This record gives sequence, structure tokens and C-alpha cells, in this order.
Amino acid sequence: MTERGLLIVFSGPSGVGKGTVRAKIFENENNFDYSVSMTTRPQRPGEVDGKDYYFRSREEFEDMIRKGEMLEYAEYVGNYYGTPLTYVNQTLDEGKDVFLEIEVQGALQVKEKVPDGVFVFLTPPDLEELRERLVGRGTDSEEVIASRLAKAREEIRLMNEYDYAVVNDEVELAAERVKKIIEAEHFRVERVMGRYAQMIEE
Ligand SMILES: Nc1nc2c(ncn2[C@@H]2O[C@H](COP(=O)(O)OP(=O)(O)O)[C@@H](O)[C@H]2O)c(=O)[nH]1
Ligand SMILES: Nc1ncnc2c1ncn2[C@@H]1O[C@H](COP(=O)(O)OP(=O)(O)O)[C@@H](O)[C@H]1O
Repeated sequence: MTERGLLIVFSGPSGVGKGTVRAKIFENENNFDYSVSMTTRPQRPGEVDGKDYYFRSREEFEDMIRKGEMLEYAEYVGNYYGTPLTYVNQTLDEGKDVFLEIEVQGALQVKEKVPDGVFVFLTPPDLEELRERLVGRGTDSEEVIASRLAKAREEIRLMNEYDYAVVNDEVELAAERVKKIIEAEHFRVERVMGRYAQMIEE
């Protein structure tokens, strides 16, 4: 029997650098897969449907919710974001780890359903640096940036729901820290013991 993969949940305030750090982690890594989320927010220039997100209408999204096809979902700054369930389950069953990049409300739903997931929170060095990164990215209006910053404060308060907090001071360092966490999680006694359960019982 193939051993089920690990579910890694990666969160952090908007603009902290989740996308950037994730890209670094995935640069030379093929032991885990990224779960592409579904969203109703408008596609940004350069984003590809099916790669960055599945861009869908509110009707289509609500239809998926009704059918129970989302592992989790949340409304964030006026749009839906969610994780389609089928891909995650299939990939974990194949023995591969799955990496979710989602906001805090969704992460809390996953924690209920998958308590042995690995929950990692990416933090900015400070809030002023976070604001500068949002401005520097140049994808959001001043108004949207203000609401993302307000949201960031709420999210940072919920950091204690996570297993690990990684500071994104430098992309390369942050990516290395996350990779080390994932590697170490594979060696947790609770997980390794599972493999021996049958042998011990005999
Ligand atoms: N709950 C949940 N949140 C998601 C999902 N996909 C993305 N998000 C989060 O939604 C928030 C907004 O994402 P986005 O509009 O791409 O903005 P950005 O993260 O600032 O680039 C971020 O915190 C994402 O991590 C998902 O499938 N579920
Ligand atoms: N460690 C870092 N130092 C400086 N700038 C960073 C760092 N990590 C990410 N950034 C920049 O911050 C902005 C937001 O990053 P992004 O990955 O889009 O964040 P998120 O996915 O969390 O919203 C981008 O312009 C990115 O280049």
C-alpha cells in the first residue's frame, strides 16, 4: 500500500511573498504538487487560467460548493477562493505531498478536516515592509491595499493556530526554512509509527 502524502498548508498576509517563496520552493522540487485554487477574482495580467488559479464565475463557484466539491473555501476582500477536493485527495492517495497556499479562514477549515496536516504561516519582517511590498507589486489600488493591510492584522492574530511561523526576510532563506520543515515532518514519530502498526500487532 502506498503511504498517503502530507498536506502542507501555507498561509500569510497578502503581499508577504507567499507566491514568490512558493515559486522558489518549487524551482527544484518534485516531491510535492501544488493545488491550484479556484477563485472569482479577476485575472491579473500574466496570470494563466488553470495554472495560477481556475478563474470562475460566482455561479460556477457556488455550484461547486453546493455539490460538496470544495475541501475548503472562503470569501476574501469580496471574492471567493477555494480548494477543489478531488485533486488533493487523488494526489495524497498517490503518496505525493500537496501544497495549499490559502488564507487563514480556509486553513482553519482544513485543520478541522485534516488535523495531521502541516500548517505553516509566512510572516513579514514588519507591517511597514508588508505595505511596501503590496505597493511595490503594483497590482492593487490604494483602496484594495488598505483592506488587505487591515486583513493582515486579523490574520497575524491567528498565527498561533499554525505549527510553524517562518519570516520572509529573504526569499531564498524563507524557501529553505519551509523545505526543512516539510522534510522534518516526514520523520515525525507519529507518522513513522503508522508504518509499523501492523508488524507490532502480530
Ligand atoms: N481559503 C482559500 N484562500 C485562498 C485560496 N487560494 C488563494 N487564497 C488566498 O486568498 C488571498 C488572496 O489571494 P490573491 O487575490 O491571489 O492575492 P495575493 O495573495 O495578495 O496575491 C491570499 O491570502 C491567498 O493565499 C484557496 O483556495 N482557499
Ligand atoms: N523576501 C522578500 N523581500 C522583498 N520583496 C519580496 C520578498 N518576497 C516577496 N517580495 C515581493 O513582495 C511582493 C508580494 O509578493 P507575492 O509573492 O505576490 O505575495 P503574496 O503571494 O503573499 O500576496 C512582490 O512584489 C514580491 O516580489
